[in-house]
Amino acid sequence: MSDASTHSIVAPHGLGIAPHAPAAFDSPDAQDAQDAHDVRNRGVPFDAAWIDGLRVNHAAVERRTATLAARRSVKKDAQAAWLLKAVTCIDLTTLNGDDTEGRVRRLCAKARRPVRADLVEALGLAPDAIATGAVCVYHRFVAAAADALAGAGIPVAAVSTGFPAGLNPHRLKLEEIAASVADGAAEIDIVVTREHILTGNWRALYDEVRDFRAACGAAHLKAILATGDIRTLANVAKASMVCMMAGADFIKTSTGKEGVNATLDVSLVMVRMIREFRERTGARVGFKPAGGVSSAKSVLAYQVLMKEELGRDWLEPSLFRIGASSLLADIERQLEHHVTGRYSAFNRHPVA
Ligand SMILES: O=C[C@H](O)COP(=O)(O)O
Repeated sequence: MSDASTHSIVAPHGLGIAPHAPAAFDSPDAQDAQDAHDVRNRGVPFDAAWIDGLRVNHAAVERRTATLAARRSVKKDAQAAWLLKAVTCIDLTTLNGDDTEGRVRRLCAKARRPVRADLVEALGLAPDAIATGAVCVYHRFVAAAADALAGAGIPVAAVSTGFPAGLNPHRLKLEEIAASVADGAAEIDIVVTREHILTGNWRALYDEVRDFRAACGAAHLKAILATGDIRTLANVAKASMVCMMAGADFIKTSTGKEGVNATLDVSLVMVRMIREFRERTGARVGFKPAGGVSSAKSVLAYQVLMKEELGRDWLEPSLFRIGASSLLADIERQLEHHVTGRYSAFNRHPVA
């Protein structure tokens, strides 16, 4: 176990981890981060020693995340810039039983021009300067989304593997991944089998994610841990590491359908494991909080977390995404307030 200092949040093998990203993680420009997008995490052979004895210092986690929530957020022009950056990292999402192709196409139009034209102009940006990081839908709508986003350079992300429960037969999970890739999905958000985590069957978790990795082919793999269902922060840490060992390009907190979805505590543990994995392998793995991230204030806290824990590259969509269905509306309201000094009603910011 690591030293008792408050800085050791996740303590594998006695390695305390300081609360700020090593300078080596900060690249001078975003190009390195974009390059990272092209560099897939190819994974490493399963090694139980990487997770044995992994424990989480809860008090240290809570102390660290309390500083984020209490932080005087960035103000005025700087806040507007951070919020615009956040927009480029949103996986604009609709994952509802009553979704229709029409709703998905409207969401894609919003993804292309996510901020109202008058606000973009008032902020001194070109009309098409800002687009979201991706559009995230069920398999049924992947082809329509790919058609609607043709030429936009915005990837389609498909939730898969029996989302949100993830309890379909393994063979059907692999078939679903392949079908979404065939329909045009460039990113696959898989959900892991929670039982493997709850029973500590880490080899089974590794093997299933390894299979998903292979089924994705050239598509990027995001591994959803469903952290609200896996009981402990130690399980969050171990599952994060196992999914990265298996080749996940991103690790993602939640489906958005659990009772508790993305939280700063869980996110801190996951990004610390991303850092540990980077220090061990050199591979950059992305992070995606999802579910309940619905306010501009909350997304600023996540951005500070990414910058301080992992460095500047992790503010780019190649390494940071936010799975959200209503966040964009609040960001647009904040931007309108920045431009006009007035808050508008939510109904003036329809998403789809
Ligand atoms: O990843 C996608 C989540 O389901 C979105 O959750 P949300 O509707 O709470 O923003």
